Amino acid sequence: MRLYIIRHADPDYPNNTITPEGHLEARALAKRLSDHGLDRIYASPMGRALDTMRYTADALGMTHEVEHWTQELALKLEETPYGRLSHWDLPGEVIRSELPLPTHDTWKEISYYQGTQSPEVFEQLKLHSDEFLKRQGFERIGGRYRILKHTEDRVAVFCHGGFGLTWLAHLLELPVALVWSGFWMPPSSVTTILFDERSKEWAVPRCIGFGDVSHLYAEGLPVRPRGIITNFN
Ligand SMILES: O=C(O)[C@@H](CO)OP(=O)(O)O
Repeated sequence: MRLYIIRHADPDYPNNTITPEGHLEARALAKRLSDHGLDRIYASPMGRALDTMRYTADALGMTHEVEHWTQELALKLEETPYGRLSHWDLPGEVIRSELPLPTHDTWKEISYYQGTQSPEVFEQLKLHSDEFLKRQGFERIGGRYRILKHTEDRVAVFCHGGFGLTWLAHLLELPVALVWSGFWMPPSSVTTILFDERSKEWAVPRCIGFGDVSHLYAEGLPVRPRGIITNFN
């Protein structure tokens, strides 16, 4: 199975949709996804994800299912020296300021995350992910997935930047704080997870493409820096 984690196109947050530029991105994305086709389409219930997804569903003549657990995570740090931040926007220089670096388990000890909801939200996301992937034919047992049904299906999930990185950390069993500060998903980008099957019994999620925006380049569209707080230009 190939799982496509897709961040919505350029957002219009106040109006719960995407901008005119986002519509162009979503159209380009639909063209790209139509090349190989999709077997199932899922989306977050939020307008910016749904309005991005519709171009692809229409291009392929498919319906979609809403997965409520894939909506953007409500995780804000109210007071930091950097202002009010989403948990995934805490600077890498803070996350990496102490040695040893955070691990899969110790990231919760970073002072900014202590006493916040992020450990619990991450645990909930894991449960939802496991239930979703079991429906797709993969049952998580420890860090690997038992193959319940071999499939070459292509499955798209239209979702969000913060959610997408958090899910990626779970799928790859990486320290979530290092994934948050080490990656950024551009609007309309496609991150591809191959369920790597090296035996008949087990599969392991393997990222074979991160934040791909080749559809934007193909259409002469720029990568818009929405949702990144840094010297991106
Ligand atoms: O809430 C945010 O800060 C952004 C991600 O950086 O979310 P979304 O992907 O939904 O725009």
